Amino acid sequence: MSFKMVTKYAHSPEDIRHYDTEKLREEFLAEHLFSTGDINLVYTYNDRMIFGGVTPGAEPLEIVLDKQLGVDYFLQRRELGVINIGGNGTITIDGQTEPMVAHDGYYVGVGEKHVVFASDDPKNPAKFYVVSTPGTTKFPNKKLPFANALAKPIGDQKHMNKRTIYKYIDASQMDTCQLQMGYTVLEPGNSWNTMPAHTHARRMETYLYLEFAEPDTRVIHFMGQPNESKHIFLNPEDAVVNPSWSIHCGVGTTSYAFIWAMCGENQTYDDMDVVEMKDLK
Ligand SMILES: O=C[C@H](O)[C@@H](O)CC(=O)C(=O)O
Ligand SMILES: [Zn+2]
Repeated sequence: MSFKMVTKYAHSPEDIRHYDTEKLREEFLAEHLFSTGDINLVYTYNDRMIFGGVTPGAEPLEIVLDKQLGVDYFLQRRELGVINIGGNGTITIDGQTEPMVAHDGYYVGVGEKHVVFASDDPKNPAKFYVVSTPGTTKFPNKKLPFANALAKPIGDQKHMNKRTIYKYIDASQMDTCQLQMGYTVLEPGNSWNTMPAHTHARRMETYLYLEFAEPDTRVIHFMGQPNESKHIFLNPEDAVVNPSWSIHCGVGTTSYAFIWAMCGENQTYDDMDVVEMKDLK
């Protein structure tokens, strides 16, 4: 078992103007999050979101972060969102075990001392994408099955962006301190997400891209200020940090899906500043 948590710092928009490809990737891209038996996390200073992969093999895994956060246990002053992107598994919260099949999600409220992740079959491990944001109010834990997610169809074939936004953690459905989280799936033959692009200076966001195949397909993620955009070529299950001032959108050489998670000043999903096409550079 290996445990990793890397730090990614916060930047001003002026900084990234000068980044070359390698530097941009180092600062904003998170790769190899899901390796069997391991916990691979990223701590971003953008709103102090922690995100990453927990992939249990034969042994269950628990995120133990206390010294790093200066607290008694990981969720003492944090909440946690989880979506399983792998095989069947379980989540055990304070001794209570719940099944987590593919695409099942879970919200774990502030104050839970022990959250244990396990795979049913180590040869087809569960892959838990986890996102944790700061909070001090305890809201109820909640299983978030894919079938219960609020499905919002959006886009159209003409613009090659027909997709469904599945909101797992949304303020209209449940209370959280800060976290919002969901899963967006593009229809076959569609390639663009979040286009027209937007920013939301009130919230940062992370994207984990998945469900496209190696080696012959790629998703390209766009970030940066609208008039100073940069792009990052991604492998499946790579994640990108998007500061609040940054656009976040992508295009694929095939259809794909992604998990988005947001944290910041408000939880108003539609509070976006849409960028007009003519302003993108
Ligand atoms: O602020 C909202 C987030 O960027 C995502 O929900 C966008 C998204 O899933 C999409 O357009 O496909
Ligand atoms: Zn957004």
